[in-house]
Amino acid sequence: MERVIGVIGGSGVYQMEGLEEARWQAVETPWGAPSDEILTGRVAGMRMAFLPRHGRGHVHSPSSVPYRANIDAMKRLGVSDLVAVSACGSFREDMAPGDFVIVDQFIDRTYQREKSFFGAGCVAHVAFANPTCPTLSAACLTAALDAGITVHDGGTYVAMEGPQFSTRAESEMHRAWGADLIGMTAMPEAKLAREAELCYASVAMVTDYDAWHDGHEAVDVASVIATLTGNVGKAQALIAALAPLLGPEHGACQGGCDHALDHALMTAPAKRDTDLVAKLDAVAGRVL
Ligand SMILES: CSC[C@H]1O[C@H](OP(=O)(O)O)[C@H](O)[C@@H]1O
Ligand SMILES: Nc1ncnc2[nH]cnc12
Repeated sequence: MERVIGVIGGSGVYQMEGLEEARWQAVETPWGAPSDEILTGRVAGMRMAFLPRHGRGHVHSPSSVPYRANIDAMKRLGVSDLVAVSACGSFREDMAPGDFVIVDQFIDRTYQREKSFFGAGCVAHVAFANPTCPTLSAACLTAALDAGITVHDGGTYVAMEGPQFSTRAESEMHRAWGADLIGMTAMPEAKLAREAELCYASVAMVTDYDAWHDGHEAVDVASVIATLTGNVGKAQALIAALAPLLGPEHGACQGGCDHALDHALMTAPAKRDTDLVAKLDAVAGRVL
């Protein structure tokens, strides 16, 4: 299968430099409009698709991001490997502002979002113990090292609803849980990517120490932006280094991401809701 790299850019990442044949294109989905048009083009001869999660001009809040439309649109464009870039607060002294983390676990504390493509009339339960793709994550780690970025291999990301940042008590609680990072957008994005059988990697850019650190001011937007300004170039360099590492052919995924739906569907074919099945054409057409 052809490898197509998708990139979802987070806060501060609204553009993707260095794409050949670049053009912004509107993609319609049965789940509504994505956050913005999608920038498509080529890097190292491979197709790439870039979507700013909050839209250009930062229009969507973490709760209003159309996560299902975004993932469906990526799948519809043929994306096989999806890299999500996110600004995050850190619960660890050694994960300092400016560092990158290849996230490998999540704790979902969001409560106001549509979290599945499936539901009444077509029920599915995908495995999610290992929520990121090991192959794509390893490639992101190598790409970050190649780009000269200080990067940590593995980390647990708490997804909070927001939009307000955490209280000090919440920050200390998340830290006591053993979490490493906090942000507002990785969920349900990672869950939906798994349902859509995409290889998904989460690249966190640490922007602050949230609200627990006695030696640092509690997070606010100004501090996030100040750190992001110096880091967007690093994210672009990581993505540029990634394409040649992966190569143009997407072989069978070692983590099974590309077959996540093999044993997930529960609803008997005769009992399936035809309208919902029609909406699932891109996401689950392989098994429906
Ligand atoms: C601008 S600070 C809070 C904002 O930044 C992060 O966005 P993203 O994950 O899309 O990079 C965080 O999740 C909040 O949405
Ligand atoms: N401390 C923090 N909490 C939630 N989202 C963030 N995004 C960047 N820093 C954050």
